[in-house]
Amino acid sequence: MLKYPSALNALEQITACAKGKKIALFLDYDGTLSPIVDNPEHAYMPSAMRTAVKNVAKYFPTAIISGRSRDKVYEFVGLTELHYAGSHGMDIMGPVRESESIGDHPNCIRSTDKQGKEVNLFQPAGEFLPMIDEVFRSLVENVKDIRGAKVENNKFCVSVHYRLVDEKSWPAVAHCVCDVLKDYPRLRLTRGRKVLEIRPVIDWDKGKAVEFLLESLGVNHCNDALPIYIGDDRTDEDAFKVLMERNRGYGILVSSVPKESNALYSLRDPSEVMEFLNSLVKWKKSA
Ligand SMILES: O=P(O)(O)OC[C@H]1O[C@H](O[C@H]2O[C@H](CO)[C@@H](O)[C@H](O)[C@H]2O)[C@H](O)[C@@H](O)[C@@H]1O
Repeated sequence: MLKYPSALNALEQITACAKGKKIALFLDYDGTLSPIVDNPEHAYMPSAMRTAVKNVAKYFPTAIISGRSRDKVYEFVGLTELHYAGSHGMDIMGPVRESESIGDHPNCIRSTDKQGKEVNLFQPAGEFLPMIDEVFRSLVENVKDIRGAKVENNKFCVSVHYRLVDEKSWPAVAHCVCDVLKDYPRLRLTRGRKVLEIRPVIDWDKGKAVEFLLESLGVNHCNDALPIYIGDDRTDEDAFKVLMERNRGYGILVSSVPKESNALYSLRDPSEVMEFLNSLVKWKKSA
């Protein structure tokens, strides 16, 4: 297992590399901006973190990329100045630019956000919506007798939580999920933090969402763009991998224990994430 240098200790290196470049920030939600809690409905973002994210977004384009539904993560974060991608990047609301090619992307439509501003709405798994709803209902029914199991509808994917399930019943949860999934070859199963996640088999993930958003922001092909992605979970590895393979920007893993990762740096927990965001603002103000 590997340990990655602290992004806080590497701040000087990161900001030296950021000089003259356009930083774009990508933030995961659960475990990154909000601490992991037993009840997913109670994963509130501390107000000091909200202030830190609001401040950082004044200086750098900032997007949240979460496994949650886009509406749910917006409800938790509540900042209109950010861009949001839900369902592990399968539901993106991004900015519209004057001269852009992104609007020609299949599955991308013009829409308006909650403030009535024109946006690009990209939902590459749109056709899976009825299937996901059906699977959500079957899963709720299948796990209803397992104490503590909870099914969450994340619009284009479904989460089955077992954090509150007695360890002896974890195999029963997995069995229920596999039993439903066997009838849906176009859906696949991934694992998160005490959660089984069901999602469409499409070539799309958080890494692709980062590229889409960089394109929407007009910086995907700029040599002077510096994407920074901060996340704590397996699905964030897709984004770290894209940054690593393209040798651009920084993936920062949030973890208090050494883990194998495609990230370059690490932060121990959401409070260190907040410190890092505040430091970026401080650096930008003094630059
Ligand atoms: O991509 P993310 O924003 O990190 O979302 C991934 C999953 O996060 C949530 O579950 C996790 O956080 C919960 C609240 O702290 C915790 O109870 C659960 O055990 C964790 O797995 C969310 O509820 C899931 O739907 C997301 O897929």
